[in-house]
Amino acid sequence: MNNQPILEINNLKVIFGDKVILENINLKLHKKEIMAIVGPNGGGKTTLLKTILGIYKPVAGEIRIFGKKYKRLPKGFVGYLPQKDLINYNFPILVKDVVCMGRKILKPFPSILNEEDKDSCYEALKKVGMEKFIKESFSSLSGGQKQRVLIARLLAMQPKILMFDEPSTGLDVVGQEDFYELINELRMENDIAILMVTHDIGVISNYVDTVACLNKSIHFHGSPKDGKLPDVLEKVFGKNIQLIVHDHQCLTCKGHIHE
Ligand SMILES: Nc1ncnc2c1ncn2[C@@H]1O[C@H](COP(=O)(O)OP(=O)(O)OP(=O)(O)O)[C@@H](O)[C@H]1O
Repeated sequence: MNNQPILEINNLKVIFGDKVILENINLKLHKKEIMAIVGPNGGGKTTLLKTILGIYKPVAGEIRIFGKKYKRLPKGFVGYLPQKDLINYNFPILVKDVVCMGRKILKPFPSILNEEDKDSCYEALKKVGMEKFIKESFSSLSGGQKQRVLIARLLAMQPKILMFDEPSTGLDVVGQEDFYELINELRMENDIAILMVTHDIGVISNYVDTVACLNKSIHFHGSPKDGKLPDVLEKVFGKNIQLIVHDHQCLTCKGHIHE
């Protein structure tokens, strides 16, 4: 991994009213890294993503990109897919127009796309294996296909970081596996880093490089294979969370975190 982090969070603190939501947050995200943020409901995961995006202002600490402080994220720097049940996305719009929406973010008003932009949109669709559906209606697609198109929309912005909030909501087990395989290919081929909030705690060790366990502060940050992680998860969630190892064999599996 390259030493210079794409994203660096130092001593971040966020409060809502008089309630401390995040404190002492220190994290580094590097090129090609896939980091999962896990933690109990209300632990501040979405707040952290939205603070990185500049939607919430921290009361202390700083966030740097490529070592530099920023007031506003550069256009397209982060491609963010918010927490939503993807099956419920039913825009009366063609797949190609969904992807073009991402590209338009990069263009000055009135956001007219030239041939090069259109080629980039096609390339983005190709990267997620959805180019055959370019003229289809978005609402006619399955949940997993819609997710791929929405990811293509982000790729059309040529982001350095892709951020997902609970990306496997609404996907079946195969769809979930496809999603993780896709993000693995994307980070390898596009030099991007991936930061995602997930409840797929049981399976993430197969797919992510690092895990940050967040419940107001960071309780663990390291490899999902680190022997300390199960104990940290048990402490933070108050129950035994089982991690599935690489061959998809579940060690004394007791089920999913959403139970
Ligand atoms: N805009 C807001 N104004 C006030 N409080 C907020 C706001 N957004 C979130 N909170 C509070 O901050 C805390 C953390 O919420 P957040 O959504 O970040 O948690 P989370 O870890 O993403 O939870 P979940 O896993 O349930 O999605 C919660 O107590 C929530 O009620």
